[in-house]
Amino acid sequence: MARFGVRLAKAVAARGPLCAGIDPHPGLIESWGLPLDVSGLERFAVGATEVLAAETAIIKPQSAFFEAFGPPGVAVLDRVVKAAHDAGALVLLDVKRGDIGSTMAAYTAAYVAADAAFAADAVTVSPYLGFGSLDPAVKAAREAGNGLFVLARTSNPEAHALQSAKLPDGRTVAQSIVDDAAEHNAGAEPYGDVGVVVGATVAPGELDLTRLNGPVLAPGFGAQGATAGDLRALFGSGLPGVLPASSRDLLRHGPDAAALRRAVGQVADLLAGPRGEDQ
Ligand SMILES: O=c1ccn([C@@H]2O[C@H](COP(=O)(O)O)[C@@H](O)[C@H]2O)c(=O)[nH]1
Repeated sequence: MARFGVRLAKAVAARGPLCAGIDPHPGLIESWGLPLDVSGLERFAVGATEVLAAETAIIKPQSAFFEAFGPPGVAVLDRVVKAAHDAGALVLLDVKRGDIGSTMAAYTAAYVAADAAFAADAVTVSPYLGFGSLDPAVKAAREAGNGLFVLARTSNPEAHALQSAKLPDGRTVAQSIVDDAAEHNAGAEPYGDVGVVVGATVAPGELDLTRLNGPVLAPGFGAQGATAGDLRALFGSGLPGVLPASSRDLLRHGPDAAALRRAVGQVADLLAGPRGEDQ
């Protein structure tokens, strides 16, 4: 199988950069007229995936909302991964795992190794036990043709104090994470397999991404207030390698499949910019 970075670039070239989040919030399940139980979860999550995964390059199921339903909810997550692949999308599982290296090896077996229990193409990981603690996942993902997205500067307002704190060498914590990710991506074409997460809500100028040579997941677009203009101000007009992610702001248009498809089209138009001149 081709490397994740290669597969992602191909998928984005074909379907655009939008990453559709599958976040079965209880309020959304109910707003779709579904019962707040595992059957409602399944109809919501698989239904949304079948529509959104046919329109977008990459789908991001949020594991927490499935875990909240216990083991049967996790089984639904597995079915969402399969439904997304059947519809032709890549799957970025948002699990935000991170632990000491030896435990990371077990997470690796769960999510990114070649025969992983969940057949995702990439997962989100947390570097806050030290970037080096992620080494088993980086190695296994590379061997399996999968990818990682490392939390660098997250979209939530509480993140600033910790992630923008300065290290003794003058860089911010978030910048050091971007730089560590960049080392794994050096020389890869079109880009490497170790992406970072940088919230669309982050102020421009906080991070230098020029050497990253990897994809950037940018959540916070839509429901958290970031606009397409914010994304362009933060990442540059062509949004190279950037995957703007939206969950609630897309899902609220369901359960009507046509309305969901229209919402994806409207977001794609916004991301393309006026007359698409900055693509
Ligand atoms: O910095 C981060 C990292 C991850 N997320 C996740 O993205 C979605 C956002 O959902 P919206 O409904 O589009 O706000 C959610 O799953 C978060 O856990 C993030 O928001 N910020």
